[in-house]
Amino acid sequence: MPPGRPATGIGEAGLGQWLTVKTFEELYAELSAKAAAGTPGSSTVEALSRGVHSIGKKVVEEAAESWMAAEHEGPERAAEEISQLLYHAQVLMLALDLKLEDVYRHL
Ligand SMILES: N=c1c2ncn([C@@H]3O[C@H](COP(=O)(O)OP(=O)(O)OP(=O)(O)O)[C@@H](O)[C@H]3O)c2ncn1[C@@H]1O[C@H](COP(=O)(O)O)[C@@H](O)[C@H]1O
Repeated sequence: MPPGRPATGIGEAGLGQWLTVKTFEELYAELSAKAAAGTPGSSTVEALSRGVHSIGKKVVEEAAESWMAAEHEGPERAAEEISQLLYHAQVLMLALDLKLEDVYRHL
């Protein structure tokens, strides 16, 4: 078995293999580091350079795609779209210099 934690949730059995999963906090740490370093080739760095308006449009787009997938394409496709929604939400947070705690305290 390869290293890493086993995946959980939808589709795991169908994949027939172990996957490494990334938590929300781990993704935020990765994106923060790339944003701070201006890592070349990073889609996050590129998205940040386009600004809040552009990032906001991606959030809305992925929210709509999540909704459509949930209604018409099933849970696995919805999970994919929701993961993109979470990613773009984190990019928006970075654009505003919001930390995880700034959001969590409203939950
Ligand atoms: N999870 C994501 C992620 N989700 C979406 N995206 C970006 O968002 C784009 C998808 O938007 P598009 O509209 O082009 O995609 P789409 O054609 O609408 O796809 P669908 O929504 O229709 O499925 C991708 O090309 C990526 O640039 C992501 N980019 C990065 N990540 C994560 O962020 C980490 C850092 O990424 P980099 O900054 O690129 O190194 C990666 O390790 C990943 O874990």
